[in-house]
Amino acid sequence: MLASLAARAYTTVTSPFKPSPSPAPPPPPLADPASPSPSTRSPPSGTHSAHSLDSPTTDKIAQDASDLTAAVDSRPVSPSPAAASAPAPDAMDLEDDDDEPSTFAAERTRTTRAGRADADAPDTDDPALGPDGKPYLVAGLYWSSALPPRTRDTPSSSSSSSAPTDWRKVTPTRGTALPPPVYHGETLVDDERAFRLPFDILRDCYYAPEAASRAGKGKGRKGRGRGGADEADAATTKREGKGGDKTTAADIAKREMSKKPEPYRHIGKNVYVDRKPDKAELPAICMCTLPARSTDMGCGQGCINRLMQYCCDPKKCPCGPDRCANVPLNKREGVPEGKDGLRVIWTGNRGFGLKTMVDIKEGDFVIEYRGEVISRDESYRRVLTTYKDQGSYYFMDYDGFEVIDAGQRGNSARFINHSCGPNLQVVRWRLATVEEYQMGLFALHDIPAGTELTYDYGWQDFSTLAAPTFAAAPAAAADGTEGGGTIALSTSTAIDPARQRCYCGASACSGFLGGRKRADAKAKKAAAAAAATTTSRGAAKGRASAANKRKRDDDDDDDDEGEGDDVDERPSKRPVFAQARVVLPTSTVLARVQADAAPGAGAGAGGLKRSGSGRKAAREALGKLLR
Ligand SMILES: C[S@@+](CC[C@H](N)C(=O)[O-])C[C@H]1O[C@@H](n2cnc3c(N)ncnc32)[C@H](O)[C@@H]1O
Repeated sequence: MLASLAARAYTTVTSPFKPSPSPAPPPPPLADPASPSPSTRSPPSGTHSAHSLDSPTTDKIAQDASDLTAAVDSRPVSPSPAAASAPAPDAMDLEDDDDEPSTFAAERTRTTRAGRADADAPDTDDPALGPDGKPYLVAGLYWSSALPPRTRDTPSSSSSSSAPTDWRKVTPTRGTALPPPVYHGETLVDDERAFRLPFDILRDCYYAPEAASRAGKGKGRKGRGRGGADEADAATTKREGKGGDKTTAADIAKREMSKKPEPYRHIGKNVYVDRKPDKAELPAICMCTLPARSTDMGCGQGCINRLMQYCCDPKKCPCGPDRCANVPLNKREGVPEGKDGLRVIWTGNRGFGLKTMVDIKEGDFVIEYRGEVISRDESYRRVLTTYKDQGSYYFMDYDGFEVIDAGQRGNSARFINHSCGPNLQVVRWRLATVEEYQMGLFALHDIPAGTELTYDYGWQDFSTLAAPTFAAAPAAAADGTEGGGTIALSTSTAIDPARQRCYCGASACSGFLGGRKRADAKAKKAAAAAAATTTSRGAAKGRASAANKRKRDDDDDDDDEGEGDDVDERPSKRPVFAQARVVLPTSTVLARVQADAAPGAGAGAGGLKRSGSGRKAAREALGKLLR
């Protein structure tokens, strides 16, 4: 039975090692990936394969290994005289393996023969069997790395709805037998097949050393970003240390100031790369009235759309296109880009940054973060290809499913660096005519001219981004008042797993990009306690807060290890992705919106209905959550 099962497992696999037709010489010995290495090998037991076959596991590799073991253990005795006179295949394998003790080889041969006694007679019609009736291994443990790349239509193994692929029924495009695991790793990084590793798991192995060596030669973009800055600093120090260099500090400062960022294309609004913007079914029409004075703008602080962070549709707004102040962010007056407004500067260890040359008031809109709206998969692809040698990335989360990439197209907002004590925050606005968003950077407090602008990237575990994080309800404020008003959305910038130092200089700096601040952990605990006592929320909120609590508990477990530290500088257990806090309307605002929206009026942000499907459905979940 084992033999036929093993044979069936390889019926559709083409073999680069097909035994030649009769007379059948003993086949070339094949590497047995399921067997331990010579140094660690222990006498095989016949129970392993039987157990594996009886207890199917979801782990594909383990399944492959057990199938291969089954195939090896169930090889029948060669009936041909030629084969009989030759050493048994297992014995040959073992003798080839340099220092294998001969007694062990004999023991293994005996065990194999014993296992064979239970096996069914070989099915000679089976194409996986050689002409001598023996089943042969056609590939090694990693044979699935030779599978054709997954297409859009191929169900992803990560999708819970799709049935798991039966890898044994898939024909490899190129023959392979046990490619060394290191290459297999590369395959996993480069291609989407059975499963996908987070992009940076093996990035160091394949890309970082290469990039670092090129950076050392001072080519390309390597003069910028983290690595580039450090390299530049180190080079400067060396020259100064030698004493023979006439370079003065002023020269260095001048050179630093004259650094120019790599060119990028400036855009006036987000660009949707692989899809069209989703049309909104109903426009969000506010109930504002035109101010009496013709010089005053309408849709100010009291505008219901503004409160909901919906932009008005200028064409339909009661205040009209010229006097509505709640227009889309790309039409809104922020701080102008350029040397008299928002100026790009070289910061040294943080690469380029953005400085304001004018005073900014608390709450002011400063600039929109613009770029290409791309899928998360496309962002991974870009990290591994287009941006693989870069020290800086320019991603900001869009809606939990897509990201804004300002790497090639964007505006000056792309130069804003992270700070653990920021002066800006990201606020997400929803557009009126299309069901899309715009990310605005608003002043957290008054910012004097000459200050570098920063926001908290809010680094977060990459692995948690599989699901839309806005399913999480806004946590209640630490003081127990309803609705903290902020919701954490996964945002921005993929990070080198080698852990980038944070050079923000803030007193609360976590030390590393992605390091957690002790103060934050305490605030989270307080928020968790407050959330647990809040019973007035709906079921959706309850579920979300339970999910939050689980996450907080996880965090707390981690935190306990470093109790007493001001800063948690331990490397993340998992790769990190950046996240910014996106402010959403508070529940007070929501209550007001609900009260204001006349039944059936269909006007006002609270009366909006959005169609559901895919991405939209998830957004609707957010809508429900906020209702
Ligand atoms: C959106 S870009 C900001 C602009 C970037 N500094 C540049 O030169 O183009 C994000 C990148 O800037 C760098 N960066 C931003 N904030 C930093 C900080 N506080 N410490 C160190 N590097 C930082 C990191 O390399 C990060 O990937």
